[in-house]
Amino acid sequence: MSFRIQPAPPARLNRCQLFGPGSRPAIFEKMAASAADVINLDLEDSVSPDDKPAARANIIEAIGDVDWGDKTLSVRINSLDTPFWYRDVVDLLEQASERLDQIMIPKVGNAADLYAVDALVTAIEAAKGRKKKIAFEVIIESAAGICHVEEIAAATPRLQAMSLGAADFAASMGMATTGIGGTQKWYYMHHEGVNYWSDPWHWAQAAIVAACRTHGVLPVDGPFGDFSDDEGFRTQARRSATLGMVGKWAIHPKQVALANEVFTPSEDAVGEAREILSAMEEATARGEGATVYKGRLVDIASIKQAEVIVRQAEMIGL
Ligand SMILES: CC(=O)SCCNC(=O)CCNC(=O)[C@H](O)C(C)(C)COP(=O)(O)OP(=O)(O)OC[C@H]1O[C@@H](n2cnc3c(N)ncnc32)[C@H](O)[C@@H]1OP(=O)(O)O
Ligand SMILES: O=CC(=O)O
Ligand SMILES: [Mg+2]
Repeated sequence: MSFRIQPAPPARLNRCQLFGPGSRPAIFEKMAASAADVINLDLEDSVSPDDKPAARANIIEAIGDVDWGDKTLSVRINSLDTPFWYRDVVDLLEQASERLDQIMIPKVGNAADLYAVDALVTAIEAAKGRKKKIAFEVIIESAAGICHVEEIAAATPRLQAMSLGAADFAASMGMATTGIGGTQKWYYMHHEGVNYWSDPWHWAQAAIVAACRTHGVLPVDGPFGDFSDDEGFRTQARRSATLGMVGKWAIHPKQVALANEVFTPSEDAVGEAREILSAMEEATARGEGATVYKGRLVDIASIKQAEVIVRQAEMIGL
């Protein structure tokens, strides 16, 4: 490893981020009562342009009035190519209560986008004497975003999480699909009469995970649009978890339990990780750096692998 130690990401749960339009305040209490770790109240693409002012007012009121428990409370603002974003930031930071934890910046294309939002947020926090420093999360959902993913991950200490936004990403890349995440009908190889489906999101996810892990940011998988396909959601989420992502969005309440299921390590996985740590403790006491656990090699790297699972289990309280 480089002499620079890989920074730890924020020590908080981010298994599921539940989204809801800011123009639909009737669902806010339901969102608050859900089992999602993060709530994303939306001012962006689920809100029509005419509804933006009302959605802002709804969200500002609800941030103070609804009991959000211990959830991370985030608001998705509009992107920097719109006339809406500065008003989102100004109204939220001037008027919302200190319960607001985070703002999500969509369609980021480079580090300068975050510099601009950081400058505005910093000035308003100082002017209004806000005590809590607002955290940022971003969506990588454009060709520019994925090209500049590493500088974006490094852009500001406010940044806590980064999601892949499959819908806008597909559009920006010119991908021939209207599906939001998951298996794509035409993305397969053919060999001797059999089709083998591949995963068009994989490379972008891997780039996001690497950028996030380098800079201590939580990597998150974004939306899975077909909310009637539970197994499709699970499969996509399992792949993301295996790649190093910590959670996934829910765009319908029924997806919350699915995300929590996948991103909560199973009893078996936690048990095995703890056994590996014990086996390595015994090996270390014998002066050995490697040993055999259930017929396979475990060594010092296995300690770090097992610790990923045990740390997650401890955060959840398993
Ligand atoms: C590509 C992107 O940018 S994704 C992120 C932006 N998109 C969003 O935020 C969309 C979020 N989701 C939604 O708006 C809605 O879930 C929709 C439009 C997809 C479906 O809404 P509905 O047709 O009302 O769904 P449905 O009838 O199945 O709802 C079932 C129940 O869940 C509630 N509900 C629906 N959506 C949500 C939600 N996001 N959070 C909490 N509760 C919800 C409904 O009010 C209903 O409650 P009830 O049983 O008490 O009446
Ligand atoms: O904002 C999310 C997306 O998939 O686009
Ligand atoms: Mg989007």
